[in-house]
Amino acid sequence: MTEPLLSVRDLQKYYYEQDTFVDTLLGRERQSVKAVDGISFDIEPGETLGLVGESGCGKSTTGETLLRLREATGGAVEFDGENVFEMGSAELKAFRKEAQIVFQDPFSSLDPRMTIGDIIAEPLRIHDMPVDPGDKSKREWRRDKASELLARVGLSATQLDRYPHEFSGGQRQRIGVARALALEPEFIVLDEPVSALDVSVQAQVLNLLDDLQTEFGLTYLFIAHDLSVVRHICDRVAVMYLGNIVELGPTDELFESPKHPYTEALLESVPRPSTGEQGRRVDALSGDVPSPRNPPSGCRFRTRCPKVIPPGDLNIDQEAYRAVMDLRDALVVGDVNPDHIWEAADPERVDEEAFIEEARARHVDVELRGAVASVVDAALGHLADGDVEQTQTVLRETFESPCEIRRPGVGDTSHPAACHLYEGSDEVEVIETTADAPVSADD
Ligand SMILES: Nc1ncnc2c1ncn2[C@@H]1O[C@H](COP(=O)(O)OP(=O)(O)OP(=O)(O)O)[C@@H](O)[C@H]1O
Repeated sequence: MTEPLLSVRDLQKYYYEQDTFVDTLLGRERQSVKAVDGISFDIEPGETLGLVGESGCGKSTTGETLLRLREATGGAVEFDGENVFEMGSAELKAFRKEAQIVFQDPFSSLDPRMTIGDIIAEPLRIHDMPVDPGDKSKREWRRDKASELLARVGLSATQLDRYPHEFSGGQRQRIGVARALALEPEFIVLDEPVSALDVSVQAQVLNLLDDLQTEFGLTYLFIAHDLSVVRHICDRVAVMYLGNIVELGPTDELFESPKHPYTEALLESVPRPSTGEQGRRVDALSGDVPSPRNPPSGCRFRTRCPKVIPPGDLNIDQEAYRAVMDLRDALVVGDVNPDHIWEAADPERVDEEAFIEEARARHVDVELRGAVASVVDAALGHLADGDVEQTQTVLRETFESPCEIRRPGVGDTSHPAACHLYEGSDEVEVIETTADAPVSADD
């Protein structure tokens, strides 16, 4: 097996909020945003690894942190066998030549006051390249290189003295790619390079990236929120959810036999042109992504997972279990207000049965039966007394899921999935955590 070009181990990036001197004076507690929380992957030379997930799951932070454009909170990144986070300034400068980034927004990533020629040549100027310009001046050499690159990305060398606003989105993205190629890098982070472009233009830019990869032997980390975009360009795909990688596998395998319920839901969300659903996002994923400020304990996807695992001794169907779990989550985040329920059920606050009925109508949207209904009603009885904590305790005693107690991590097989459904296989490494506590001790 070849050595990976890039090796990421347990990478963490937390942003800190309420962290200023004034916050300290006002006694505000520093809050961490766990944007990337312990992810690992390798990228082989010449490979394209896709990194996909919904907005805010930490994709850009991953790309920028591994390039050391942001300081990591923890973990390690090796590039060509060198530890990126321990590089001194000379090594870092050399690394910055080898590893480039193309940003999503071709409208804001190019300086509007610079000509295209200067934009493409800028990295060469910063690195004082070339060492030997031959019989040209360095400036002439760089200008020639810029026109060569412009032609290579499909634009005309005669456009060198124009400004970014004179180009379309697709053309600007080509200019961004030419700029990234100027230093002849080995590795490029492509951060949603086609998301801002029309579908027809997307295909052209993707083809260009594919051709350039073959021609220059490039290695890519391709970031996208849309699975359909990565299918044709990536060799392998890593799926990210709330700062964690939940599944990683060869592209075809991941598309044809997804393992993680989140990957399955993402795939169901991809619009299908053949069924006339083009342009429409099918909402297979219910609920919002929880905040990375206080991510759920255990598996981070459990608050939205359609396959969340009930305790072994509980006989309950998934729909009812999801409804009870949603009620429990709503209690945790303070979305259940007993006063409002009393006002609607019985302002005199006497009829507990009416309270329970109203609470169920508001917060449990399926019909519960038998023992399950009895436990939920008993818990809601405590809510009627205003005792939210006891309500939560009663529900937890019966309904606590293995998914909320322990966090599954990805193993290191060729197609691992971080899900308790695969527990017992070597695809899952279980990380012990405490229920109801933040997933990891960060601060
Ligand atoms: N400078 C910052 N300070 C605080 N929180 C931040 C900062 N930058 C990003 N975040 C938060 O970190 C999380 C991850 O953001 P990131 O931009 O990496 O996600 P993403 O998957 O790339 O999303 P998108 O596709 O929308 O760019 C989000 O919750 C975001 O709000």
